[in-house]
Amino acid sequence: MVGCVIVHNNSIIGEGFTSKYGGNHAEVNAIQSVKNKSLLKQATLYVTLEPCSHYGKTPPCSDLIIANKIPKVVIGCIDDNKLVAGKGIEKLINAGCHVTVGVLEEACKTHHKRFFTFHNKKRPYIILKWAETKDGFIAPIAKNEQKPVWITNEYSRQLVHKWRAEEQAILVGANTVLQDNPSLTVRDWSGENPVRIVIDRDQNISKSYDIYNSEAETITKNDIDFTKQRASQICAILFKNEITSVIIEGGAKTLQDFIDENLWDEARVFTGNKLFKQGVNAPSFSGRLDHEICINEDVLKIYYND
Ligand SMILES: NC(=O)C1=CN([C@@H]2O[C@H](COP(=O)(O)OP(=O)(O)OC[C@H]3O[C@@H](n4cnc5c(N)ncnc54)[C@H](OP(=O)(O)O)[C@@H]3O)[C@@H](O)[C@H]2O)C=CC1
Ligand SMILES: Nc1c(N[C@@H]2O[C@H](COP(=O)(O)O)[C@@H](O)[C@H]2O)[nH]c(=O)[nH]c1=O
Repeated sequence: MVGCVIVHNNSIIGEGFTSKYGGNHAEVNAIQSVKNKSLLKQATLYVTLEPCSHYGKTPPCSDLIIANKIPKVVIGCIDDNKLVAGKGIEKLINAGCHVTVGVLEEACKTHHKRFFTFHNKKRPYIILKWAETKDGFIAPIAKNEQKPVWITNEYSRQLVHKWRAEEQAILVGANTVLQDNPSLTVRDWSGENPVRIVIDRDQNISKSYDIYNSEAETITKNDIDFTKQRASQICAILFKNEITSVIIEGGAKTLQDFIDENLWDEARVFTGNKLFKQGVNAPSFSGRLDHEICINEDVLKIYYND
């Protein structure tokens, strides 16, 4: 979400962030939140992304800023969406507004990574996540029960629920549903459940599986036809359905498919303290290791595909 604050005499007089898809932009919410609108004429508006200049789902924010006679605008990063790409800034400058661009630029670009990926690459921002044993397996060969064999500890699992709450969708392959019967919800964290998506090519997952419980929305074959789709086609379908980010939680086949097609942005890989000796091999990939942290005895490594 874009964030916006409006400052007058070193006091914040308004703030806002982007509403849900199709709703108000951050600048609109920030301006609406100002009680004494006459102060806007001497205020500075700070915004993480360039104000829009076109009629999309809402009218142009640059026009609103101009109409409210806000004299100074500080912008984190330019919106490289072709429809905007500097035009919002140009409009503001032409109207006599003092504009500063590129303040905390890298932080703002990282903050908007989902938005930029969605618009520039025409696909969601893709986070791969899995947990592997010290000897490189994501599951043992044989499982007696239809539930996940936990490799990571409860703190790591809670962190995963936080991550789920940060993305619009969560995706798994059919075998993961059939073998683990996962819920894929954020029940150990406060936040919204992502939309659940399962690639169920043969349509053999019955509605009795937890993935179809009422705790969250699940995209089914009636919404999206996944027949014979590979990662690239799945991305195209997700883009068409306006899904801006997805966390892919396995299994190995599904993760490997996205890796092999180079369709991923981040990989979050846990290594737990267990040994399986044999089992389902963890995906093979290469990426830039950004950092690693210990969560008790689990090790979490974050990789970027850049
Ligand atoms: N430790 C961990 O982090 C995790 C472990 N697991 C474990 O992994 C195991 C399951 O992994 P795995 O067997 O690899 O299965 P997956 O869950 O990846 O499911 C694979 C199946 O999903 C369908 N599928 C996957 N990708 C695509 C695609 N791009 N297009 C169309 N269909 C696709 C295919 O179905 P079809 O062949 O019918 O066409 C494929 O056989 C389980 O034992 C589970 O416990 C699972 C998730 C995470
Ligand atoms: N085994 C394993 C994971 N497994 C993943 O979590 C899913 C279960 O989700 P839920 O039913 O919501 O708890 C499971 O199907 C698989 O995708 N995740 C981890 O962080 N650590 C682990 O050790």
